[in-house]
Amino acid sequence: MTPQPTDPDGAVVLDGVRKTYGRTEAVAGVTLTVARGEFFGLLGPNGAGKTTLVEIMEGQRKADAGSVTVLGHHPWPRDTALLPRIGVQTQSSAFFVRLTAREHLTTVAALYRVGSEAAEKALALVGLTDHGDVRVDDLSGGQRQRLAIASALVHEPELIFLDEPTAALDPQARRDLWKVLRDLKGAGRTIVYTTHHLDEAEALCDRVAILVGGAVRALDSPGRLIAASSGTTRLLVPADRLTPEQGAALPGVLRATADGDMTVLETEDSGPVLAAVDAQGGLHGVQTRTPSLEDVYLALTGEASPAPAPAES
Ligand SMILES: Nc1ncnc2c1ncn2[C@@H]1O[C@H](COP(=O)(O)OP(=O)(O)OP(=O)(O)O)[C@@H](O)[C@H]1O
Repeated sequence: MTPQPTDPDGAVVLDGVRKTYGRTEAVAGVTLTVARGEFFGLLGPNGAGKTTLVEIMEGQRKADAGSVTVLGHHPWPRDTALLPRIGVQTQSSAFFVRLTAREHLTTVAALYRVGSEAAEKALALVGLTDHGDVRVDDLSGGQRQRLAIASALVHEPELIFLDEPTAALDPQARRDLWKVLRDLKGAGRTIVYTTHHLDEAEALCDRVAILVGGAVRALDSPGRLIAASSGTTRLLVPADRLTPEQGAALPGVLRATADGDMTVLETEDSGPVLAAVDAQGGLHGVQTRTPSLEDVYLALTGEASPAPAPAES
């Protein structure tokens, strides 16, 4: 795809960034800009280069080639002026495990030279106030995940890197975190978000970059990516009312298949197909599935999105 023009005022500006490990080209010439205040998603299958790219942005890794600017600074070699302005949550966040959640956050706050009230605020933000006196060791996986996010936010950074922050959360905790993330965006923070949950990227991100083999395969808002895709609408009709053979014969149906006790009709123009289904046996129990970011992702990556980690709270 055509590289996006770089905006020197962006929160993150990458131009021709490359990184190779031995013979593996993990990042193969990435040019993109994350605007200030933007909620930016990084998507892609396992091994696509997301983590490497984020590590380069965070200043944990040196790019082999290209230029990297974060909040107007070059993150490599480590720039101590930049560190208090960014927040990093990773999949394997380090904790002071013998401390309570509150003590842990107060310690992290002190490292950033902010007061304990900041720790209390971060605890509340991720819904852990009631668990503040529980030792980190005794928190559930989901609670530790939230503590990792609080640790990344405690010093109120301008730019926040979140790596699959909802991976171990149950559906309610996940939705609660969406609200926290939307509030952060509302407060003007920039968020770089890596996720395998495509529904989440669709709901939260202003724009997403889909990485495949270390290169940006698509970059736009979820809505525009979906609109530009050749995605078809799927109509699910109870099979006892319409067989795949009958469905395939309806005008406007591109493909008709069986899926359990439903017949799935694919179409680019659902109106006439719905009318025909209605005429055959009514619309009761008929479901419509419009194209989603997941369909765009699957078409671009040619594979199923990895199954999210099992939820625990
Ligand atoms: N430290 C390393 N040494 C050697 N190879 C590495 C290293 N880190 C990553 N790689 C390789 O680089 C490629 C990109 O890996 P990376 O972890 O950046 O991808 P990813 O998109 O984050 O994957 P995942 O979704 O599984 O986290 C992969 O082929 C991976 O095996």
